[in-house]
Amino acid sequence: MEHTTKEETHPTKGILQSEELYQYILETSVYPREPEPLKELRGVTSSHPWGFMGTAPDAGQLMAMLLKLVKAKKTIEVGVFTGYSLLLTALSIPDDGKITAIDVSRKSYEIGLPIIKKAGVEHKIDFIESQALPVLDKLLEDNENEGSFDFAFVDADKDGYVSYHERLIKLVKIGGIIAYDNTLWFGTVAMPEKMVLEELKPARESTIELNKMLAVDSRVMISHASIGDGITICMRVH
Ligand SMILES: C[S@@+](CC[C@H](N)C(=O)[O-])C[C@H]1O[C@@H](n2cnc3c(N)ncnc32)[C@H](O)[C@@H]1O
Ligand SMILES: O=c1cc(-c2ccc(O)cc2)oc2c(O)c(O)ccc12
Repeated sequence: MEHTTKEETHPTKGILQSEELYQYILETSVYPREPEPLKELRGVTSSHPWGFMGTAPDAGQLMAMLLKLVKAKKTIEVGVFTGYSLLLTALSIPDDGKITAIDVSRKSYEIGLPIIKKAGVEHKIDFIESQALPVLDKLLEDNENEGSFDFAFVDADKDGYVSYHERLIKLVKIGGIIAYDNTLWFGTVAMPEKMVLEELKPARESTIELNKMLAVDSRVMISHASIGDGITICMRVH
């Protein structure tokens, strides 16, 4: 029998660690209510070599609820990939809503784009193929953009999150939401460093720094939810 040490065991997807419980949530409460276009997009993403990067459908369900609660109309997404969270956002905002969606790679976005078009929501999306930081800085050059966004979702390079936060806190309105994905990073944020797979260590460090910063940022109210791979929901209060 092949022996693996704890260090070699890759954490399960979803922080619950019990695969059965995670599957129960998905099969009982998430999949039956998941819109068909999202099911289709999740399906095409699953055959992508990096398909595991797609936003977890349980996290997506929470995001859709938040978008409705704040009546989001103008949003930002950093980290599109094949478009699961982008499509769920587009399905959750009104017909005249707008999403500024940023990713360094249009190639993966083009995998989900036919499904987004078929769902009739492409007109809501302004996709920008770029590093996120210069786009956020450019948005801030226009004073009209300050405090004008209702919602932002960040699911990209984990070492960029702190820098994105310093821009997004100015772009999002008082009462608006900034949600950060993967803020438990496969549970590694709570593991001793020596127990963590080498390839997970850099993002673990960045995520620990992000979590420390958000915990003391008085400009936001936060909820660190153990849904998916951890999602931290920030509401701007100052
Ligand atoms: C985890 S995936 C996003 C998943 C997506 N939210 C979904 O629902 O499937 C991360 C994405 O961030 C993008 N990315 C990485 N670094 C970036 C950067 N500096 N600026 C913009 N996008 C970046 C990658 O190209 C990748 O598509
Ligand atoms: O395994 C990953 C990797 C990423 C990732 C790595 C490097 C980047 O520049 C961006 C993203 O993101 C992930 C993710 O968001 C997720 O939900 C699961 C796994 C990964």
